[in-house]
Amino acid sequence: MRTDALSLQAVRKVYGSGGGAVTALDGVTVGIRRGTFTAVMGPSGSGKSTFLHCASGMDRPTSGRVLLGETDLGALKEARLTEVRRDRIGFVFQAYNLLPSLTVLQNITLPLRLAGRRADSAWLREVVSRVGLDGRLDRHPAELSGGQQQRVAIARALVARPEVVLADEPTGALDSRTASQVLTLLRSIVDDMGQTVLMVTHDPVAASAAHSVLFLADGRLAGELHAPTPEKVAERMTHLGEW
Ligand SMILES: Nc1ncnc2c1ncn2[C@@H]1O[C@H](COP(=O)(O)OP(=O)(O)OP(=O)(O)O)[C@@H](O)[C@H]1O
Repeated sequence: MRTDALSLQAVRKVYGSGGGAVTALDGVTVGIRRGTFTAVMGPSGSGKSTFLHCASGMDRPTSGRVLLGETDLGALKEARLTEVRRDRIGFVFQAYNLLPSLTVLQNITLPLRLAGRRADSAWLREVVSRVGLDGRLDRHPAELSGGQQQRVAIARALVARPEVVLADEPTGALDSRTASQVLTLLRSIVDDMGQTVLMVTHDPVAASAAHSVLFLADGRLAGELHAPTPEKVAERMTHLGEW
């Protein structure tokens, strides 16, 4: 049987307790198929960040299960969960999160070094070439443009051959032309390299780079759009209310 790269089963997340309790996710069930690019959208406060935090094991659901492949993240002790996240999930953030004192190459290979693993040189060359960083490996992040820094972050996310790449507003800090190049890159790592990418975004144009868009509203799944266009995404968002 084909398993999903990632699946959430009846995931609920409640912050706080008593009268101040906030239900950020209210029974979300979804499977992310391998080799797909999925965007998650929804109004402010709809639970997008909580969704990503639960999906990545950064946050534990109040109830329900999160499976990475066949691994139930909720069943793992903290240390093992940290290893699973490091070895099997790639992360891309809005703010790149590169270490300024390290070179591009050192930033890219950092997850492997933290895991005590050596880089597979053929794979490393492929990743570096795919993200367009050939010839820049000795530079430091401050010498690169925002788009180039995000390419380093994407290479770093790919270097350990993760089962899924989770991206949190990856183009939020970029101008529209650079954003479009980064989105094309994310799409190509799915279409050409078979990666699985799950991306939270506010931007209908960014969401339209994905194969499909999941919509969240009030902590619940409120629909899915296949082969999205910016117009169709914006229209759905307008129906969901303030964004
Ligand atoms: N650590 C926390 N403690 C208490 N409430 C929280 C916490 N994190 C999120 N929430 C609440 O949970 C709900 C969902 O928040 P979440 O950040 O997941 O939404 P979002 O869709 O990512 O929002 P935005 O688009 O504004 O970033 C909101 O009502 C938020 O105030």
